[in-house]
Amino acid sequence: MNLKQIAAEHAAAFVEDGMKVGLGTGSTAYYAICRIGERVREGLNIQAVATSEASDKLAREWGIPIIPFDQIGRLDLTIDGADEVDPDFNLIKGGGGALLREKIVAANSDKLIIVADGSKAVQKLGKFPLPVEVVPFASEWTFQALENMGCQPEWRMDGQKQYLTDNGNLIADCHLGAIADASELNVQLNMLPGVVDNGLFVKMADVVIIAKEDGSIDELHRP
Ligand SMILES: O=C(CO)[C@H](O)[C@H](O)COP(=O)(O)O
Repeated sequence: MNLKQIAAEHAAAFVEDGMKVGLGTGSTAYYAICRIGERVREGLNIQAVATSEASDKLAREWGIPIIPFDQIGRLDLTIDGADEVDPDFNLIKGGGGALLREKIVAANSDKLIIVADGSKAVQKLGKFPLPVEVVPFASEWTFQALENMGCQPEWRMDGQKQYLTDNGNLIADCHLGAIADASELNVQLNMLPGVVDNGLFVKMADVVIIAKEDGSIDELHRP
C-alpha cells in the first residue's frame, strides 16, 4: 500500500473545473500532480503554477497548463507535501529544497492542502532538520549567525558541491530538536540578513490529509 499515493490522490479530488491550482514538490506531491494530470487528460480544465522546476516539468509532461506565477493571480488551492505536521497545523517543509516557492505559492492560495503519510505527523516540530534558505553572498557570515542562535546548521550538499535551490541559493539544515515556539522562531530566522526564508509554515495549512498504516485517511480541517 502506497500511503503517499493514497493521501495525494484523495487531495486531488478537491480540484474542480476552472480552478487555479498550486502544485507542490516532493515524492507525495508527485502523486497529486499525476492524478491531476490524469484528470486533465480526461477533460478537467485548470490553470496551475508549480513550486519547483521538477514539478513544473512533471506537470507539463502530463499536459497540465502551467502559468507563470505573476500572471496567474490568486489560487483556489495548493496541494503540497510536508516533512512534519503538528497538531496545530504548523509544518516543517523544504526537505526537497523548494521551501521558498512553496511558501510563496501557499501564501497566494485560498486553501493549502497538505498530503502526507502517518510518519509525518508529530506532536512537536523539530526532529526533522529545519531547512533555511541562505543567499550565497556572505553565506558563511549567515551560517555563523545561525550557529550563534543555537540552530546547529549544516550545509546541505549535492555530492561534493553545496546544494543549490531553484533560486540559486544555499540551504542550511538546522538541527534544532523540539521547537518550543514555531511562530517566534520563524520570525527570528527571517529577521537574519542573509536568510531568504525558512521551512516553518506557521498555521498556513488549511487541510491536512494523512494516510495511515491501515490505508485509512484522516482529513483534518483547521478550525
Ligand atoms: O517541502 C517539500 C519540498 O521542499 C516536500 O513537500 C517535503 O520535503 C515532503 O517531501 P516528500 O513528500 O518527498 O516526503
